[in-house]
Amino acid sequence: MLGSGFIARFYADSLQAQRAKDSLISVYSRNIDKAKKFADDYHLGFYSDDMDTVVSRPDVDAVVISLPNNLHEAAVAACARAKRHVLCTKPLGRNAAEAKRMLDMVEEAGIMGGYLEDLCYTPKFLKSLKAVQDGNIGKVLWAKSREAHPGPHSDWFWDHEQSGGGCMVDLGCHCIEISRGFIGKNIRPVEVMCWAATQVHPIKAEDGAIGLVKYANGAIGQFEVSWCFRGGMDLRDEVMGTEGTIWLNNFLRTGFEMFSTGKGGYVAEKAESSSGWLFPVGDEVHELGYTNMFTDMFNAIENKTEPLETFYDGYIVNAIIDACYLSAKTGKWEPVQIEGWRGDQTDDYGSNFISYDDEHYLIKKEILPNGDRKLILKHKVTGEVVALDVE
Ligand SMILES: NC(=O)C1=CN([C@@H]2O[C@H](COP(=O)(O)OP(=O)(O)OC[C@H]3O[C@@H](n4cnc5c(N)ncnc54)[C@H](OP(=O)(O)O)[C@@H]3O)[C@@H](O)[C@H]2O)C=CC1
Ligand SMILES: O=C1CO[C@H](CO)[C@@H](O)[C@@H]1O
Repeated sequence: MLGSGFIARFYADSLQAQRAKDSLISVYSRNIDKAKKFADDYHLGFYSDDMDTVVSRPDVDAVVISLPNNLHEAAVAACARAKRHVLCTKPLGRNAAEAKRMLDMVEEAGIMGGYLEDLCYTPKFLKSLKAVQDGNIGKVLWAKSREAHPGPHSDWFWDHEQSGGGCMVDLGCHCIEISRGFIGKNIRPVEVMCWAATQVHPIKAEDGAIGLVKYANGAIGQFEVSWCFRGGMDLRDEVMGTEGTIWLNNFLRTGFEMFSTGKGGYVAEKAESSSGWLFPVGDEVHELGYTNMFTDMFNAIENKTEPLETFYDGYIVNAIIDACYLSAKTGKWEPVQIEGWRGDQTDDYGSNFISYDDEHYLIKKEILPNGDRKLILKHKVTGEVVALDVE
């Protein structure tokens, strides 16, 4: 484990949960006392304030990067030198150029680069994704993802140089990959339109943003992110397909409510209060996707397959975010610049129109309050729209 802060502890809780098969064995932290404390808390045999020493130990098979965004690249380089599989937290890079260098490094070193995008592993996301892939909601037309909370927990997030940006790179990376998953990762993200602003905090970066990502098949991904939202951590997704709809609420108000006068402590990530009516989360580590995520990552290493989320995915997400920053500045749709796109090459995904018969398209089936039924049809040649009463 590289890093001993907030996410390192979530990851460690997940890796050591219940009767875990994989062992966390050592930790690097720049402050030796924190390294020791982490090693003591998780019963690790080794700790150090030297990153290379930890990465290159002979008993290390894979390295988990839990360091601030500006340190991901150097940490990946250390893993590539030592030829250790590497699992890196989100966002992969501060920008696409950094992410691409990391992708190249792991591929040249012949090691696995797993992208730790936990919100694409939540139980609700995985079940919804399967439903979408099984055709339950038809073709996905629109996928929206929202993450909003009162702001990050550490100083470096608020410093543009270390973080690479504000809530768009920090939270938007999750939302973009969630929408991309529902729309289909083989479908090329083409262009983006984005609004971003610094609404509340005295920082150089944005603390609120909304973006649209247009895909080659006509689907639209939408993200809403904020570091200004009061009342906890709001993680919600909506998927609209030609044959159905999915609404997901991953975190706040999901059916577990508790009242307290405030004698206790931690309630849930980013909860702003420990008194009054509270919204705890059952198994936070699992609900946030960490458990499924590490299972997939280590299965992939063992079986020499690809995990669901790879460094390539991290790079695509960074490329979309770069275009969003540009669009927020120019106020225009901006193209997503991708070097070495690996998905579908076509822009021709056919029409969504449904034929009623040889001459007509079906626009709508309707049942009226009195029980009458009718069809609204459009003539394929003349364009005339007509209503047809049916039994
Ligand atoms: N859902 C998710 O997937 C989440 C992912 N993250 C990601 O995890 C990464 C780390 O975030 P988080 O754990 O929240 O941050 P923290 O600030 O809690 O922890 C950061 C860790 O990095 C160390 N560190 C900070 N600066 C340096 C430096 N200059 N050199 C060496 N080590 C340093 C810290 O050491 P020290 O304690 O001495 O400061 C600490 O061990 C980020 O990329 C973030 O985006 C974060 C939260 C959730
Ligand atoms: O989802 C998340 C919760 O908040 C953290 C701090 O802003 C993020 O880094 C993390 O990815």
